[in-house]
Amino acid sequence: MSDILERILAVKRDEVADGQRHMPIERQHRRAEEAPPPRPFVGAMRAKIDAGEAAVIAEIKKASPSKGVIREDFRPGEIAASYAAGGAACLSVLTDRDFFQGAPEYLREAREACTLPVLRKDFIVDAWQIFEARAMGADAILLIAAALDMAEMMDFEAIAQSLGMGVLVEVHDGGELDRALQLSTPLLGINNRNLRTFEVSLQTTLDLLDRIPPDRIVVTESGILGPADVACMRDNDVHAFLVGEAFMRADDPGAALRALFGRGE
Ligand SMILES: O=P(O)(O)OC[C@@H](O)[C@@H](O)c1c[nH]c2ccccc12
Repeated sequence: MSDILERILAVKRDEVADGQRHMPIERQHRRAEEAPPPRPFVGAMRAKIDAGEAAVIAEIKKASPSKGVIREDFRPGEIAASYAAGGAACLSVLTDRDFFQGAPEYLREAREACTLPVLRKDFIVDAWQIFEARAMGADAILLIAAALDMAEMMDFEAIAQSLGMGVLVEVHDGGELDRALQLSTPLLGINNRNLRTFEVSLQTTLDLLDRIPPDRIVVTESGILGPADVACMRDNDVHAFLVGEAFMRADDPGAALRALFGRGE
């Protein structure tokens, strides 16, 4: 039968069709242009790396299909403020309702509670969602290569950039990487979790590293749980991270971030 990603994408296509009936794309586009100006997502990542620090995209995620509910006490504004105090470069907020118990409201709350740039973490399958993302305040979007063909990737990147948003393109294997490298965005995510099976291996990042030109910022995503994982990535010259679960399980997510990446006080 179909894998998890395919199931998510099928539901997502229905959701978008439904959304478009309530909000035609022209209107969504107008709302996007009236939103508060985007915060520089790529710039925030570069600034950390240039300062010799880890660039951490700290994720706000209540639940996931593989783990169920990860955090009961879920207050996105407080978590965002905690992450900002803990030294995050940027935030990522899950907005998918059906599989991750996320919501657009969570992104708005998180963004209002701090000054960090915010990525809308969702499954983009249609241009309409990119306008929707900007309209809800998102400063960057995720493009999942496993969910898109080359023409869609190019089209969606161009739309995001025309709205002033950053793009994190996510890959899991060599074929996806070949396509991702045709985009202009410097942010290249390697997801250690296979979205079709939800198996996690940090080896995924290590295996693809050699093929990535030095002008890209490699963001290792998923399964970063402890100091040994961070040290392994740093030894391999990976300095950008997307981390959710390890922080979401901590009482104080920002303190957990500082403990994992900080170098003392
Ligand atoms: O909670 P983790 O293992 O630290 O992973 C965070 C993030 O990488 C993960 O949530 C993620 C990466 N790519 C995605 C695409 C869709 C949904 C979720 C994701």
